[in-house]
Amino acid sequence: MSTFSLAVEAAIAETRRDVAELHGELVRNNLIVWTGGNVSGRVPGADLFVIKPSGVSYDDLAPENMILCDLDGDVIPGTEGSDRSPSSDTAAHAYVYRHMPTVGGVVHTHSTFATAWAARGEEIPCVITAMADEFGGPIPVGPFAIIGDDSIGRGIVETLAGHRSRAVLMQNHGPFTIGVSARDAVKAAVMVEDVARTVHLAREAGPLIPIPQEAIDRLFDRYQNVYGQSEDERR
Ligand SMILES: O=C(CO)[C@@H](O)[C@@H](O)COP(=O)(O)O
Repeated sequence: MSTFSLAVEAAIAETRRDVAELHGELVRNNLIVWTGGNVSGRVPGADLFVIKPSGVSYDDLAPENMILCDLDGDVIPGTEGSDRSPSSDTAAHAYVYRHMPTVGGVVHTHSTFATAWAARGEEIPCVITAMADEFGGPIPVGPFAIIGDDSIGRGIVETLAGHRSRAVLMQNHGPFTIGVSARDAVKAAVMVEDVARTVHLAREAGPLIPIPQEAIDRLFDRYQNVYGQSEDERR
């Protein structure tokens, strides 16, 4: 017997569909291997989110095997998918949702170039306009944190709170991204890997040229408020 209103049930079903589909974007953009990485989405109008099951092949992910959790990261018993264990990073995603109320989606990958920067504990400097547009400056590094409790989530929040970047490189681990929706967080995961690769290759060939802060501010403002269409979700 459902304990949610019809409206919440509809929102849960839509979030399941979105999150299941968005895992395919991690594969299509070569951001993960095997069962690594994960995507979650907040359920609009409810203190709930949906996340993938742990260690399940991306080929087998579907709306009905996504896992519904409360904002403490506890699986809602008796709901679709609740017979399986949720992602290893469920506690981290839940921590972000509890402490960043405007975040609608969280993504984690081990994408190659971004994870290489994380292995060095080095932030990605803002030396290309694409970074100014999408991240509003450098992409910061979060602390080394062992999976399994709130430490990763706390590291994400403490690093990104008040920061323009929607991506954080968790030291020795890899990128976590946030967004106003799960799709927005997936876009940030795609873009952080793209800029990590570009800046890595640029630095291999010679010294990087910083972009003046005033230009970064103008580029970020334009991209957030002018680029695209007025109905875009980030507006
Ligand atoms: O990063 C790690 C392990 O270090 C995992 O969170 C990630 O690769 C995917 O794990 P899940 O399949 O979501 O449990």
